[in-house]
Amino acid sequence: MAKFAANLTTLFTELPFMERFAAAKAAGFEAVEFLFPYDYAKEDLAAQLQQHGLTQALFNMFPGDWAAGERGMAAIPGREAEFRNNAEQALQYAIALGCKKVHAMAGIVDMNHSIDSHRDTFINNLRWAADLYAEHGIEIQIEPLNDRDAPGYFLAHQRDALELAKATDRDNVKVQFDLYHAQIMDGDLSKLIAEIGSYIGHVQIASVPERHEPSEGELNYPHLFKVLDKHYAGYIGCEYHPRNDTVSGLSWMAQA
Ligand SMILES: O=C(O)C(=O)[C@@H](O)CO
Ligand SMILES: [Mg+2]
Repeated sequence: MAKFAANLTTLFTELPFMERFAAAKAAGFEAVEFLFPYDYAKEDLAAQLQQHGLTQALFNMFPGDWAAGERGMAAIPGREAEFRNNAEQALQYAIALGCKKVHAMAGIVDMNHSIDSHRDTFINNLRWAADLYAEHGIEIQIEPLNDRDAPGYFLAHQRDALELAKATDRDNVKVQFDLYHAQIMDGDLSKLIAEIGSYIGHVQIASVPERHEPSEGELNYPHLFKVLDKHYAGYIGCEYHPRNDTVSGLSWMAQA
């Protein structure tokens, strides 16, 4: 049975960020996720979760200068110290929020370094962070992003993420399987979900190609939820941009 988390970065944007927790609860969500919490004190975020009885399903490590196009640095050679600082900062937030999944963004390929050295950097950084996070029972997620939305991103394909997660040799490094990106880059989603199987650590959804509610576009979500049910029991993050207002767009959930 699918259970959904509201992505507070993309849903309820009609409201100021701190008011989105209450709105998510009122709309029937038991869990939330968001991209980056670092503009807010972790104590204030924890208070929102507690006040509204919500679970924090996931958030991301600090990605570097987002406005300048940065998308993390976990795979970028030469930025290991920065990665470690960001991993330690995210861990403090995860502990405060009781959150068991943190996404480590790989980054945009640096053309001054080989692909092999990016791969080695990614694996070494993930091993270091996974060992630190394991003491707290927290998983690290790696997420392939499609190359239309994130040109040059180091990780674009689900099978590459699976291979990298296995190469870390750490049980708490998992694949964040976002069906929107996976459909654009890989397709054949029913078979792909079965292939990634127990390495799926988190799931996100949206329509393709518009990234709106999962009730339109080229994916058959009622079927995909049944497939996911066989391989994944965690929250499914609703990481889409509502076509109109968030609440009226949630009618798809009744059929999920
Ligand atoms: O863009 C997405 O998809 C995400 O899940 C963000 O966390 C950025 O990686
Ligand atoms: Mg995603």
